[in-house]
Amino acid sequence: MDSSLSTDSLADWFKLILIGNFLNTHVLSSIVGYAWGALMRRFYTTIEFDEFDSTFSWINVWLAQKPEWYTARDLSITTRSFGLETAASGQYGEYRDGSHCSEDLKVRKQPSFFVTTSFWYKSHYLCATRTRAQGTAHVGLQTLKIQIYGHNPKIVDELLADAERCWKEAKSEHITIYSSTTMNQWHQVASRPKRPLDSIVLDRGVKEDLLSDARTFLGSRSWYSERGIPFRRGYLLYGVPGSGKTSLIHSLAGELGLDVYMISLSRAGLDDTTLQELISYLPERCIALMEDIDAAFRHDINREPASIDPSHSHATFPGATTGIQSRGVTLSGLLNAIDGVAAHEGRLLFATTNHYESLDPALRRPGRMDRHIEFRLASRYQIAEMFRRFYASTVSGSFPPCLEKPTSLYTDEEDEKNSVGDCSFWSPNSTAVSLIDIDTDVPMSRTISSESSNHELVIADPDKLKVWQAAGLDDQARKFASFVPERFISMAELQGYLMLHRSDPVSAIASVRRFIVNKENRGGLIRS
Ligand SMILES: Nc1ncnc2c1ncn2[C@@H]1O[C@H](COP(=O)(O)OP(=O)(O)OP(=O)(O)O)[C@@H](O)[C@H]1O
Repeated sequence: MDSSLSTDSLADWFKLILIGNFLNTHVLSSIVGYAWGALMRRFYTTIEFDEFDSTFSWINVWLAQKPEWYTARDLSITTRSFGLETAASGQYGEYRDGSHCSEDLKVRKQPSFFVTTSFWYKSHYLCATRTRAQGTAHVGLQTLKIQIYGHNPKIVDELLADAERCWKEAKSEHITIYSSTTMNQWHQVASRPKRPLDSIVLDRGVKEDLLSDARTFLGSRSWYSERGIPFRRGYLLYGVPGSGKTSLIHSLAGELGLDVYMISLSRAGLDDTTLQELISYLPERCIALMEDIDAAFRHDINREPASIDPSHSHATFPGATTGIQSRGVTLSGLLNAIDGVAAHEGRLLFATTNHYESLDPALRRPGRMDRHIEFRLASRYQIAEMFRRFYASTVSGSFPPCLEKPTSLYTDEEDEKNSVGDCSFWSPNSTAVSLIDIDTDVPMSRTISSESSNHELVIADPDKLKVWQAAGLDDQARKFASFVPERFISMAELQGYLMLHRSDPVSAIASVRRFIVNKENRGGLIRS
């Protein structure tokens, strides 16, 4: 009896120990963990920023300025995804020790994923961690988690306001470009320095007119609503390739302080519904850009609904070949997205095409595309202006490159006759040049020796020198333009040609006739 009692009690004790252990390890630790978490949560606030929200960019720019961020122990270095973060942190093209890295090698430093970096912010201890989703569908989706210790309900707002301010400052010199992902979310793909509007050379008044139209629109929300007119404006830029359509849009975006949202109608997986959805996610004020709107379909855009028959090519997008089933975007889907009931208000829509005639009139009509701007091959004015702008900065404050030209310039007699022979301020065989005041025709300085170090000018009046230089350049620009037939080459071709003579305007003038003849003979290819 005694022995059975003792065996039973031993078994009970054993069970008790097991249960106790279990409670100790699982329940207790969970309870303790939960209680600890609850306690800690009273002491810190967590904020999460996800990659597809604009605040993600704010916070990244803000963090990029913290030395703790770019000097963390576990660093991830990339030459990709350059943008505001890099510009804001001063890592753009230079290392922290002040030495410059190559223009092609711009690095961005930030802590590796899942590494926590901590620092103080307004007397609060702050921990920041970059994380990345691991699930197959979302590999690469990034979030940024920030924990702020100390209880202060206002601190989150202050942090956000600071981050936004930093972002705006960095952005004042940049435009941000967004593209859509296959998950139909807007994703920042690039951030570029603004391109000055005057670097785009168009016929007189074209860009000024466009800029003023866009500005007037952006400032007229109430005017539109009072009249019940949808607050949207569409611009159709059409014409020859390489005439500056895309460049102008990017430059306007910088001028107007707007971001560019690129809508690629031929993107895999995009159909009428997803296009509508994507457009509805556009921010309040932005530029929506549809490039090569005609090329979205392999045949001309028309009103036919998309067919799932692969032989109907306008309905078959690249996605079909990659296994993504999509009916593609139909013209009616596109028209609805542009100005249907659910279409977005407040945006500027820019569309570009090289084939104006192939667009359905419904797409071109006012209300959808309010302004149509044609881009043609270069006019004489554009050619001269491009030449002038191309060489203007080389002239200002330094010796005109024209004067630096070696004597072995000419390739044949005709070139010589037609080009620098009458270059008013350069004589190939002399080592000294006389400067003439172009207003008075009076010699205005001593001579310039081509042997002087760095070709420094010995001149009494720098202002007069500039006037002289500018006038000299204008003359050369006119002369250059006189050799190129009007509406014969595109601005991109002209730029390509000038690039071949980038520090040598004299040789650009000397060789231009040959370049024109070559282009005539060989179908427009640029040859040096
Ligand atoms: N009017 C212009 N003024 C200054 N640069 C120009 C002009 N047109 C073209 N370029 C230069 O040529 C290149 C191509 O220009 P861009 O891409 O803007 O032309 P596009 O008309 O959009 O061409 P496409 O129709 O083929 O897309 C750019 O590097 C740009 O700097």
